[in-house]
This record gives sequence, C-alpha cells and structure tokens, in this order.
Amino acid sequence: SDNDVTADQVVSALEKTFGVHQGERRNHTKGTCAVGEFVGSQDARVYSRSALFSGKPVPVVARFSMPGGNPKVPDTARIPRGMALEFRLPDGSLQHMTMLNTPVFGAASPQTFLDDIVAKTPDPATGKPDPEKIKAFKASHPDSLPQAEFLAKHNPPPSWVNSSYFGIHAFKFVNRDNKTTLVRWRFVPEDGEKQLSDDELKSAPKDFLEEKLIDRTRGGPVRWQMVLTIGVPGDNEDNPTLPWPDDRKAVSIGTLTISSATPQKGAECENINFDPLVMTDGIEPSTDPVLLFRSPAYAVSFSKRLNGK
Ligand code: HEM
Repeated sequence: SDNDVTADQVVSALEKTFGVHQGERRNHTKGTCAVGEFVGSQDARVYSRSALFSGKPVPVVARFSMPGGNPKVPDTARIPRGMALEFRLPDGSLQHMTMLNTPVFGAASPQTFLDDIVAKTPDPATGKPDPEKIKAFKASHPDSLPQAEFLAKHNPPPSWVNSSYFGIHAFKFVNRDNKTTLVRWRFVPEDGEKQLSDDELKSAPKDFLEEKLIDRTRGGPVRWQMVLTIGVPGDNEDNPTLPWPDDRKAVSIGTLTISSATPQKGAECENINFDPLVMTDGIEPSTDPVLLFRSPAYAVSFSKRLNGK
C-alpha cells in the first residue's frame, strides 16, 4: 500500500534512473534562479489572513526548473516546466509555492510516482528506458494519464515567461474569522501563454530557456497574476490528477514580478529547499497524500545535496 512507500525509496529510484549528480537536486536538477516581489490584493483577504496579502511588496526568490534528475535534459523535452517561489515575509516567516505548468499531476499517490521513476530506469542493454516498461506503467496506472494527455496536446513553451504555473494540489485558505476555504491557485503570465510549434521543437537548440529569461528580465520586469479558484463543498481535496469543474469562481489575488535571473550555481535559489509545506499562518495543506509526501522526499534530496553527496 501507499503507506509503505518511503522518501528514501523514491530518492533512491531517482538516483538509479538519472544518476547521482553530486551536490545537485535529485529531481528538477536543471534550473535557473530569479528574484522579484509579490504584491497581494485586498480580494485575497476575504479568504486568507496571510501576511502575503497585506498589499505591501514581499521579496521573492524563484527557481525555474525541468523535472527529472538529468542536469542536461534538453529545453525542448515534452515534460512539465517548474516554477518554485519562496516569499520572505516581514516577520521572517516564509511561504513556498512549488508549481508545474500542467493543471494536474501525473500521480494520485506516492506509489504511482515511484512506479513511474522505476519504469524509466535505463535498460542496461540500450542505456535508455525500455518502451515496454513505460507502456506497462501507463496501462497499470490510469491516474498518470490526465497529465500525459495535457503534455501530448500542449507543446513546451518558448520561454519560462510564457507558461501558466499551477499549484495543482488543493490547499486551505483561512481568514481572520477562522473561516476555511478549499482553494487551488495558478500564476497566469502577462507575456501570454505560448507554445513552440512542432517545427520549432525540432530546430530549437538544447539550451535556450536560461539565456532567454536573463535577456527578457534585462528588458524589464516580467509579471504573472496569481489566480485563486474557490472550491465548493464536495470538490476533491486529495487527488492532484483531477481538475475541478471549469465553472468554479476565480479571483485575481496578486501580482508576481520577476526582475532578474541568473544561472543557479552560487545564486540565492540554489540552496533553498522549496518544500511546499513551508507555509505562513492563513494558508494550510489539504489532505492530498501526494502533497504530504513531498515534504519528506524533498528533505532527503536536500540533505544529500547540502552534504555534497
Ligand atoms: C510524490 C510526489 C513528488 C515527489 C516524490 C517529488 C520529489 C521532488 C524532489 C526530491 C525534488 C528535489 C528537492 C530538492 O533537492 O530541493 C523536487 C523538486 C521539485 N518538485 Fe517535486 N515531487 C513530487 C511532486 C511534485 C508536484 C505535485 C509538483 C508540482 C505541483 C512538484 C514540483 C516540483 C518543483 C517545481 C521542484 C523544483 C523545486 C526547486 O526549484 O528547488 N513536485 N521534487
């Protein structure tokens, strides 16, 4: 059962499939650091008393990343894109949001996540994953299909600034009257959502995302609107592979501004563990077992890389 899957097991599987890159993240290894600020809107305070939504600018350290433990994965890979944010509040507390550019995740349980990584273990004969094992994984894990379908229909973006990023899990917002609201959130880019064409995907170089982000921020700040979706009673809070119905109320609750970007080596984001359970008063986790499993898994990866392993 799921309860048997451990963080160590998952990190070991990541190491077996992608190799160990000393001092580096075991997942989302390739990435770029950035900094900026967030300004929350009054509308958020109906739902959350978090200081994040005071209306005053809150400094943010961000990291854009490619999933998987391969530091050289090409920027054209048909896999999700990640955006992690650390909000540094005036009282010294932190809020993390660690997101992907897909509205749903590819696993409803830690077991599916583990089985996915194991299915991608390179075959010693070819040095590549065995297509039969990947097929068998898909057939036996229907919860992996909604995200795979989204990735099949949406080509990767030409730039980090041309994606929406989704919190994916349900979370709880708690307001001043202790009223709890089940929510999901996403960040919608002011530069617009864009996708590479099939031809562009074939001709694009291996590495372009980092350079384009550095150039784009030199030309001026990049913004995303934070959009909150309000759940209604009965909406699922424990399955990140299933979206809520489209007609749920959505409220714009703040603006993220990214002002500069740098390679990750030695930069501020490098030694942050973007554990999604780091939260301020007014924002709380749901019962989603995948969300709750992330924290121990990130801790194992973080302590290894911090110790130079
Ligand atoms: C069972 C589920 C999951 C496991 C086991 C897992 C595991 C990991 C690990 C080990 C890391 C590297 C941590 C570090 O060394 O700092 C990581 C990074 C990351 N994960 Fe997950 N993850 C899971 C689910 C998710 C989900 C659902 C999302 C998005 C909603 C997500 C988004 C990210 C992002 C964006 C990063 C990079 C963070 C950074 O820039 O440092 N992961 N994940």
